[in-house]
Amino acid sequence: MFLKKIVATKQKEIDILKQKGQQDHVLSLAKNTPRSLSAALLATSFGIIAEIKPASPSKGVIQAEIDPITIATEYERGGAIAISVLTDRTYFQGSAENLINVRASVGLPVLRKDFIIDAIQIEESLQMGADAILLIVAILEEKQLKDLVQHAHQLGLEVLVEVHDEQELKAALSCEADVIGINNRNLHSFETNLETTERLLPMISSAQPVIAESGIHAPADALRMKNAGAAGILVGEYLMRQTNREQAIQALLSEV
Ligand SMILES: O=C(O)c1ccccc1NCC(=O)[C@H](O)[C@H](O)COP(=O)(O)O
Repeated sequence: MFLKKIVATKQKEIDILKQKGQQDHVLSLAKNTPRSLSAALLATSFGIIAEIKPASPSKGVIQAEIDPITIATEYERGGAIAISVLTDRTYFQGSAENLINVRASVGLPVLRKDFIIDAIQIEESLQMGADAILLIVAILEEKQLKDLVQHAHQLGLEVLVEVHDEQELKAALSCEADVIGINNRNLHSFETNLETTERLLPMISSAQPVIAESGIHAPADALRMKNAGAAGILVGEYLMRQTNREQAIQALLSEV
């Protein structure tokens, strides 16, 4: 239900983007030198993608009045291999400005975390300076997923394809995902369960790195995801709530 509401909001945002005719000038934009999320994951035994997530539908406000540059710098110093930035304003209190500022302040790959259902949002991601985008299988048709992955690749962006069950995993494995993300959160009920990663990961034998997303709240959870075979984890709320984020990342890494 909530997911449908988010998608309806995105459709309105897309209509506005299309009215502005953004596509016309995207090709003339100078692109950042890309930073590869998949290569960063493959280069380490276990990587943390640290998320800038001011609020969420399930938890409400997590951190009001954030300074995204300070947070991203703390994440980088702690040893994160990439930064995920929520750009949705309505439900997560994120923004495109957060991503632009973070990308300019750290040397890590930056993932745009939003609800992408149209090619114009991928062009918008490129304009923001993102290195990678998220595609959520739950809100896409199979053909749409493949087309969006292809479009992202044509623009030099990597794609994290997110799944929550066996059916979605099948779709993810049939597109050219750069990274597969198993979301432990059910996006309909908001319930998180780390068993989701433990159940789905053994079904993946492809070469892409697989990460576990959501519901990681302690070093023991990070270890559990590593033991399940994950190449890394994506952590939002837990890190956002820490007073010392640098140490919190080091603590998560110290257990794996
Ligand atoms: O976080 C939510 O409440 C949410 C609700 C509806 C759709 C997506 C949602 N979150 C996106 C994510 O999956 C997380 O931001 C990400 O995986 C980090 O999760 P966490 O570490 O549990 O904050």
